[in-house]
Amino acid sequence: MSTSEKKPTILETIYAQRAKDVEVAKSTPGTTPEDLSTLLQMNLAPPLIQVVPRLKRNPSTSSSSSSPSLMAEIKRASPSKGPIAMTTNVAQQALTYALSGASVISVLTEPTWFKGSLFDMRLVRQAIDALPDRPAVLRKEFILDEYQIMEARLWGADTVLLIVAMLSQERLETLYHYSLSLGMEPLVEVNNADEMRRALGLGSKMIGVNNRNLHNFEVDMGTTSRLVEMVKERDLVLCALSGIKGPEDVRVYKEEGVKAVLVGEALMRAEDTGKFIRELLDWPEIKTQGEGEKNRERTWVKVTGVRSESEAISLTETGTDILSFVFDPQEKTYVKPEEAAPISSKIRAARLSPSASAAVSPYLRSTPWFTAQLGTLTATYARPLLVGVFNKQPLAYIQHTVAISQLDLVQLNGDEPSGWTAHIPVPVIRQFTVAKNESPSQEITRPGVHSFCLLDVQGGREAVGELQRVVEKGEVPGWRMPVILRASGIEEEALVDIIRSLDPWAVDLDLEIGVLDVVKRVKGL
Ligand SMILES: O=P(O)(O)OC[C@@H](O)[C@@H](O)c1c[nH]c2ccccc12
Repeated sequence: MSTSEKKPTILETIYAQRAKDVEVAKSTPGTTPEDLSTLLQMNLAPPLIQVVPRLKRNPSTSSSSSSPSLMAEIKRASPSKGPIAMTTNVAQQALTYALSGASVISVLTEPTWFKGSLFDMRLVRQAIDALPDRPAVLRKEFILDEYQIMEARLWGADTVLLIVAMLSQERLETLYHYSLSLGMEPLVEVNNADEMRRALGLGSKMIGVNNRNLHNFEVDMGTTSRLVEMVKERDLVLCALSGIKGPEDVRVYKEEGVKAVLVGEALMRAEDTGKFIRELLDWPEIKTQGEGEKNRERTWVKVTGVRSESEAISLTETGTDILSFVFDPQEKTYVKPEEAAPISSKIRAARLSPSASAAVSPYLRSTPWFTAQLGTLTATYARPLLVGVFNKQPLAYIQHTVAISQLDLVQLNGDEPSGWTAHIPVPVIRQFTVAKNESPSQEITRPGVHSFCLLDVQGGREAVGELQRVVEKGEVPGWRMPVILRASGIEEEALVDIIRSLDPWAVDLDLEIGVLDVVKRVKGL
């Protein structure tokens, strides 16, 4: 930094404060540089995604006139504007950005002027972690020391910002390469042609032109436009940063070939964030499954307790979508893996076309966890799915059975540890039992662990209502969570009633006399 006699610029002031902050953190027991490097060596940092490929995908990239990608920023306050959105919940805001199609979520972690923190960034990461094709997380910070890059990686960033204007070329190069060594391609920020040359000299793959001069905070939207020529024909993503307020701004950049825009304040102030983003970038509407309500596919039927080939075939012909084998010796419909195997291969080979083919979301990439699990699963099959039901059997037995009986899914009915799902090679359905006057577990809606939930309602209609509330609470607005409702013991008319009011993805019936009629009735609804 320059040490002129003049009054320091805003950037110089922030730099000086951040340098002090870093020294404090470094000398705090538990967060010394040695501690952080030990944590990294232990591989305790969460998994990374590569920001550049992610930045090349957005909801319009499959169309012929693709629009820029979005780096959406979490920004509570700023030195030039003061408070911007002090009460916004950053996790919710991040999820909204992600579901609206953002490729990167930028989080300001500077506490004094921007009112941000590493905790904010961690929450952002947690909020979007289980999304298929989640956005990358950018630590928006005044980075002057490798220490801050270690912090970024440990707290869940996929990339960091490097501001050319506040770094000597030597420091810039060191920090750039250090970030690469941790697997993160940094966003290198420039504000004029000279800084652009320095960024290009690094071999940067992602350069942001800041329209705001960080020394005096003046915004000139032409800054990006003037530098576009310098990167033509180069294999890098050019992003326009700051001052972007509306579609007109983006349209100009799009025509000039700018591939991404970073927007903070305008997004934090938007009333309907999703709509604002769509209009800003001229993106197509992202369809949600809930919206297709009127012409939704029929309720799926799962039948549990299959023991013979003939049962399996007649169920399939009647339109059953999921066949379950029970591998719990305590149950009267228990089958051995060797007995299930030939039934399974018959069903697989027959490729009988089931009557239901699922509603597959056209926007799997942007959907939350459970909806996406459903889309992935139902896109794959043209025959009933084969499920193995377990209740407290050992993990090794489950794994063995999946292989022997060629299962598509595993259902866990006992209190097996949720960590087992990572060791079971097929998607897991987790059964939750809900009794009368009991509040259902919040775990039902936890994304990233089980792929589907089966709700066993033993408390009759009242418990169904209770359940409905929990599921709805866990749902992201606009998205429906696919639920399998265990409806055994519920008489047919009540079942039809429940299907109409709750509209579950599937119902689970026991294989007993008359089941074929119930299957027909449900499929005909
Ligand atoms: O809120 P705006 O005008 O959309 O700007 C966002 C972003 O560009 C800005 O936050 C920013 C760009 N470079 C920075 C460096 C440090 C802190 C903040 C920034």
